[in-house]
Amino acid sequence: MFTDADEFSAPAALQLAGVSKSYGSGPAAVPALRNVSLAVPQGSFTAIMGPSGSGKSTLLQCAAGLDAPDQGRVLLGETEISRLRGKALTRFRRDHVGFVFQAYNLLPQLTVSRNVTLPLLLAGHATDAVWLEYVLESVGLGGFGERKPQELSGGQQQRAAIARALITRPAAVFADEPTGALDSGTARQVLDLLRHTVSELGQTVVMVTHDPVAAVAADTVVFLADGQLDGSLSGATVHEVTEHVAYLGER
Ligand SMILES: Nc1ncnc2c1ncn2[C@@H]1O[C@H](COP(=O)(O)OP(=O)(O)OP(=O)(O)O)[C@@H](O)[C@H]1O
Repeated sequence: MFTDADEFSAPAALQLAGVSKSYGSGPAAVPALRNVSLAVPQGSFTAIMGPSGSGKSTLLQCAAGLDAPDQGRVLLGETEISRLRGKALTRFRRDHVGFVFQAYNLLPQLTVSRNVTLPLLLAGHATDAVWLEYVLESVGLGGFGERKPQELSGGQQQRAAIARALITRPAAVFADEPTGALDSGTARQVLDLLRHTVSELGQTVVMVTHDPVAAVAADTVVFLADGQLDGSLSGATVHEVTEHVAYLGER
């Protein structure tokens, strides 16, 4: 499933080949990613875990085209996003990448429907009312479209954020600690929803998390230590993931 191959092979929703990224320059440069290669199959749910500072957010940012690698290539769908710059990159991200953040990032003055369809509006695309209704139903917010975010619970706000990420039918949804601000019951519902988007909508989801309980909701957990991949587990238990995390960087 995950490959060190330098060449891209189909069908993968996301491929990284030899991606390296440092912050700063010269002797003060901090290497955040070192020669990371992985392939994420279409319609799969992948969790990325690792200690604080291991490069998880940098990996997500490079994979989503929010940051550019210093070396290596990133392919999202059939587009090599690591070659895109400026407006072309912004347009690609807007049309083909979904984001879910820990802090929801909904606009308080807009209704749920308006928040969810904002990416379409910004891209100048018409809203397909049937698809909007389907997405809202899928995330459990059918009938909530006219509410404002502050009239929703935290879990419902995160559901709205997930609906917003899905509305453009993106090549992949990237979620950075999406359950970090939620209690365990609500977190469970959001994880089940992400799972549902993969199994029912065929969406590809890549999620950064610190939480082994959240990680095992994914098909595969990819581990990072000190900017390098350090193994992966598929279909693992919470115990197995916790054990793997405990020995990261020591194998
Ligand atoms: N903007 C930046 N400027 C300088 N160094 C940075 C910057 N962003 C990240 N780093 C460094 O790069 C390394 C990887 O950071 P990154 O945020 O990707 O790790 P992380 O695994 O997501 O950490 P956390 O779990 O704490 O969020 C760390 O050493 C960090 O200090």
